[in-house]
Amino acid sequence: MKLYPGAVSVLDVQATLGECPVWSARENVLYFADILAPAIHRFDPASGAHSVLPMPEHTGCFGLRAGGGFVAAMRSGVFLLDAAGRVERKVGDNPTDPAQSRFNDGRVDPWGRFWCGTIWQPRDRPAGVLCRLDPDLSFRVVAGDVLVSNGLAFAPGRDRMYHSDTPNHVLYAYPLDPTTGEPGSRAMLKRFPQGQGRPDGAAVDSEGCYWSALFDGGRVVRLSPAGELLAEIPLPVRWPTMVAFGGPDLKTLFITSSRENRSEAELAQYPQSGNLFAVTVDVAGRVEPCFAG
Ligand SMILES: O=C(O)[C@H](O)[C@@H](O)[C@H](O)[C@H](O)CS(=O)(=O)O
Repeated sequence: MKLYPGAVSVLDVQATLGECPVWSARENVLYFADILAPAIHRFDPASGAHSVLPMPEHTGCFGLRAGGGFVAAMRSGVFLLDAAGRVERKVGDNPTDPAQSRFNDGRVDPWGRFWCGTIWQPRDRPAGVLCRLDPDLSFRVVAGDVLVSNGLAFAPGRDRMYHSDTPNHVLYAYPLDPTTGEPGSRAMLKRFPQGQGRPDGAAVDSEGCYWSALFDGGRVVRLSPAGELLAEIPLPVRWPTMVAFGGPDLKTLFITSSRENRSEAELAQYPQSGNLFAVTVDVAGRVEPCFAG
């Protein structure tokens, strides 16, 4: 098992719930959300420039649009935003009760479609769902039966979709039709042991391996397509939330983190909670697709 050097803080942003890092190859900058601020941040690692786009609702995840701007999954639904983060229009409603759920993790797939999943906040039943917005702006529920929809990522061969349910400590894999991108039935790929962190946001690298932020585990792990542990990246915080490959060679792994619901004692022990971290790795990621709608 390979141990990478520890990731270091590159932006002392202290986000409440940093999430959804997305590298813009077009602009050579990283966008990421602070779900609860709510806001989308823009960070240029080359210059250190940092700006914030306020959002109208809790913003779980977003994708970049091919023509510029964002598609963003918030609490009440999914919205198209312009490049300044201003709402252009709503294109889908949260299919579960927005008073008890919000959108959480998501991303654009190789077919240019935007997937976004919900977190069922009462946590009394697996009422979280996974939805998909197609370029024609049709919006549907594709899967469900999770508490916290997380860890969405797609294999380079366009033949597999990964999806995790964080509080249940499980990572699923769905077979995909490589032509249409339609998913088959999910199968359990990995159950993470209790007390060692649970699978939050993720990304798949150019070799097809799955990098998972282990929430409450203080590290990121690299898994083979079969779910075997290949490498680890230690972190100076316990609550990483998601990873993204970026930089000119896509070998910088950016990692967002959370300080949500942490006690004063926990924040004193992990004062960099909520910051953006980065580490150089020896395998390239892949360019994040843009939403085609
Ligand atoms: O960061 C996220 O994806 C969620 O919004 C977080 O709240 C986190 O994943 C979640 O809190 C993990 S768990 O439900 O506590 O297991």
